[in-house]
Amino acid sequence: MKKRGILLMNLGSPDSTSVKDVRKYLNEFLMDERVIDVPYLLRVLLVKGIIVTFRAPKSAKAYASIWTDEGSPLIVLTKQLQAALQEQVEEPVEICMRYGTPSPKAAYDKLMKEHPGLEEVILVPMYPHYAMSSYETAVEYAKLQHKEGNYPFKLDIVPPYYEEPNYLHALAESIRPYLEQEFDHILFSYHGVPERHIFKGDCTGTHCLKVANCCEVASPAHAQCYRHQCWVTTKKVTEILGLPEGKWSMSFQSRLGRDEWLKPYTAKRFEEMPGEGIKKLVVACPAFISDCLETLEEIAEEGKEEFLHAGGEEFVMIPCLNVHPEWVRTLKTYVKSEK
Ligand SMILES: C=CC1=C(C)c2cc3[nH]c(cc4nc(cc5[nH]c(cc1n2)c(C)c5CCC(=O)O)C(CCC(=O)O)=C4C)c(C)c3C=C
Ligand SMILES: [Fe+2]
Ligand SMILES: [Fe+2]
Repeated sequence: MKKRGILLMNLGSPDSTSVKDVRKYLNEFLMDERVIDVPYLLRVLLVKGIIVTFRAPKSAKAYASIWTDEGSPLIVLTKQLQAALQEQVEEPVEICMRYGTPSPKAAYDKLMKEHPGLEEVILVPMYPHYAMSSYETAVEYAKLQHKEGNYPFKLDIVPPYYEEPNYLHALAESIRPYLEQEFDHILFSYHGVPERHIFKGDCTGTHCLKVANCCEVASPAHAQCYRHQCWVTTKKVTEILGLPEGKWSMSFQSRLGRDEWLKPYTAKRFEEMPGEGIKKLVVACPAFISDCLETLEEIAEEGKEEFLHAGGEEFVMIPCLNVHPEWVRTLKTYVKSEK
């Protein structure tokens, strides 16, 4: 048996809710060329000159509304997942973040120091779906720091698991209890991306957002199509849960800037749904493994307010997989499959 370690990689959060720390975090995040994909000088101008200046105070306030005594929910929940998985496996489990701390390098160094002779590290990105701005940037960063550090162990990366049966089962089981009460509709709200990112990722150049019902028509583009992968997760989970057509739908949240992003926009749907007779709404956010600013503040606080203001009556938010026992069991299957 190879001497192996496990590394859970999430997005990262600011160090605190101070505007200074949020500014630092947003600068690192948005200067990532896979997130804001414009030429460097334009990106500097846009990010440092405009977006961060205006966004940092607003984001700091939003973070303050979800921050816990232990810190950012995303970091706290990733640490809890680390502890839960560590109880189940012999291999050492560490965590790292794409932005902020701990970096992949810090995690590699810790693993090396505490477990000399390590031969392989299994990297599990906390993103079920492939997107240039999430899975791809995290994996490329982890690979870069692995190469730069000349570490003696091999890096083994878990592929996007959006349609992997154990993941789908865990997701369905995390949702099921929330469907026992009476509800009109369940909305699957995914983090959005600019449509441009979808075009860029289309290896055929002719399929994504160009062919009618593109996500449902087989194409090699789907290996890197975030929209397709979100659609597959939703379709399969609704099948497992036995949800009939019309009882569920999909939308995309967290739009930033004026570009066209994937539609329909979640915020718009919250305003429209009560007028369509949807008064009791349940919301799941499967693009996120750990609850974070985008689920706890944007959806559970702001989204709820928007929906109720538009005439909705009940708004139920389903927690992310976080440390759900079926999710921990799923992770165990990913790291146990010897190659
Ligand atoms: C162009 C901007 C952004 C793209 C594209 C984007 C894609 C993307 N993001 C996630 C997951 C998360 N994003 C989070 C926060 C967040 N996202 C953006 C911008 C883009 N994301 C910003 C500016 C922020 C920071 C907060 C804010 O000011 O709104 C988070 C939460 C982090 C936390 O600390 O809680 C997550 C998680 C995915 C999965 C994704 C593409 C699919
Ligand atoms: Fe984001
Ligand atoms: Fe597509």
